[in-house]
Amino acid sequence: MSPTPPPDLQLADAGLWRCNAFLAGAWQAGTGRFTVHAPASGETLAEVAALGEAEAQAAIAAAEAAWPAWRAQTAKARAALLQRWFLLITAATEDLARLMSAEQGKPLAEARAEVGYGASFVEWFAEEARRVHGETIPATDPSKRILVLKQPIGVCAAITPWNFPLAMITRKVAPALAAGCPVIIKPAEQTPLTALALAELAQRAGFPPGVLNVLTADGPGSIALGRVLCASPAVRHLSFTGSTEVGRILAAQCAPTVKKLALELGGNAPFLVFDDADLEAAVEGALAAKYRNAGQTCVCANRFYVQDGIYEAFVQRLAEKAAALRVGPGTREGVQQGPLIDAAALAKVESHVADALAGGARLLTGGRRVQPADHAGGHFYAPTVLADVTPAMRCTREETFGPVAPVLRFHTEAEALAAANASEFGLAAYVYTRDIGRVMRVSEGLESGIVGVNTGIISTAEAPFGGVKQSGLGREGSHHGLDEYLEMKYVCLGGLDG
Ligand SMILES: NC(=O)c1ccc[n+]([C@@H]2O[C@H](COP(=O)([O-])OP(=O)(O)OC[C@H]3O[C@@H](n4cnc5c(N)ncnc54)[C@H](O)[C@@H]3O)[C@@H](O)[C@H]2O)c1
Ligand SMILES: O=C[C@H](O)CS(=O)(=O)O
Repeated sequence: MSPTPPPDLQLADAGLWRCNAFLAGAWQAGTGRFTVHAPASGETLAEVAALGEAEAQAAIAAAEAAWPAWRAQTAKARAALLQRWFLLITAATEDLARLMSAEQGKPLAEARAEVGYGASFVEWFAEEARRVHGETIPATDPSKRILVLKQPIGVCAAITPWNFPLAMITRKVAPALAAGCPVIIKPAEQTPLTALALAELAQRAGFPPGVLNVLTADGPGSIALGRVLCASPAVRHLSFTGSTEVGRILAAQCAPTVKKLALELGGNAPFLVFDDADLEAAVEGALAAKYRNAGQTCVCANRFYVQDGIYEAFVQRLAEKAAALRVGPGTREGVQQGPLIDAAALAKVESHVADALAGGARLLTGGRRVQPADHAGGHFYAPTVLADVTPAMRCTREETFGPVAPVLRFHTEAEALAAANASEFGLAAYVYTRDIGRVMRVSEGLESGIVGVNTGIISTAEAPFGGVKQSGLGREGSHHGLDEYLEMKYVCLGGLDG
């Protein structure tokens, strides 16, 4: 048990240090504990409650019991609670950022930005809560009227990843609560502390018991909890963010109860740079799209395609900028790239670089582990740029999920588009060109759910976020994100002809 936060975490509000799970409005110790490690050192950060199937069933029962009163709340009342939660999250930015940086590794500046990004979904859906409108449709029978109602779908489960420990939770929970649904969250075993701090703030905001629940467990325990959530007919919606491999497993587990699914899965984003692009802007966009969170984001540029005329200038400039990024523990001020999440992630990155070099790629910078000065332990890897990369290399076919920029060369627009689309994934894509005709042709031709044009930063609560092909189903954010948690009911009013 970890009753008090580590002093070096410097939490201003020790009440945000929670290591028990949260269900039915109470903090529960569970049947055992699991260890959370700090990626920056590999050392133990906390011992957190490990819950089992019985607690998962209890959380489902609590959510079911809470649903009637929660759905009966007015939209304005739900919106007010979400707004209060938004304000509490925002006020706790520094503490939440410190928790996140400690358990996930990202630099404090990125962690603070994620708190703002994650809170923006709570703010956005506090506003959207009051705009769930039905329809009336002109009937062809004068004795009838057609009404369309939108109603909350019911108990929702959310299974979330470690790379954005706060935003991937609020991006699901805020619309579900806004729609009138109770939620059961199962955060990643690597990053439960941020999720539990969010639950503490939700309790302070005044959400009724059972409306928001957080189940924690280690890896094997997560699989068991997932099975219970997928198998329960009381759970009507499953929202999952994580790898495509696990998304397939969960979708199969949900099939027997025909759950509505929202799947935000893996990516392999292409980043296209044409000869007419603004070179400096393209390099800045590449840095943002590649090295944010040490390359551990689903929308990270995973492979770069640069046209002949600008190729060498681009790779040299990108390598110069990447080499200048400051690598170190996330809590050290000024650090721009933190560690990878664990040793397995580090090994995967190393294997992709080794495979590329063995295939003839040219290393321009990085390509090795690094140990920050005056710092022991951790899973640090240098920001890396590889030139002369070919489609045969693993780093172009698989999601590296690390700070490695493989750069391929292309001759024509058609060739670039074909290469970009040659993937089973289709989440994000990026294109740099100043030719408006090419912007439209390429944006329309790319097989992805999101296209960044002359920008490397695309994610915002107002826009629909999601992928095509094997990058997922559904959209999060925007008004569309609310529809995921609503059922449409057609009411046929007859006998109205007097
Ligand atoms: N599309 C998006 O918005 C998005 C966002 C973040 C991460 N991702 C993807 O997630 C992957 C990396 O994140 P990750 O390593 O946490 O993913 P992961 O799929 O290993 O785990 C995600 C979550 O699923 C749980 N989980 C794993 N196996 C499970 C099972 N069999 N049953 C029930 N739950 C299970 C984990 O405990 C965790 O909470 C990458 O592929 C990345 O692209 C996608
Ligand atoms: O990793 C996946 C996240 O969705 C990335 S973002 O913060 O939404 O861009």
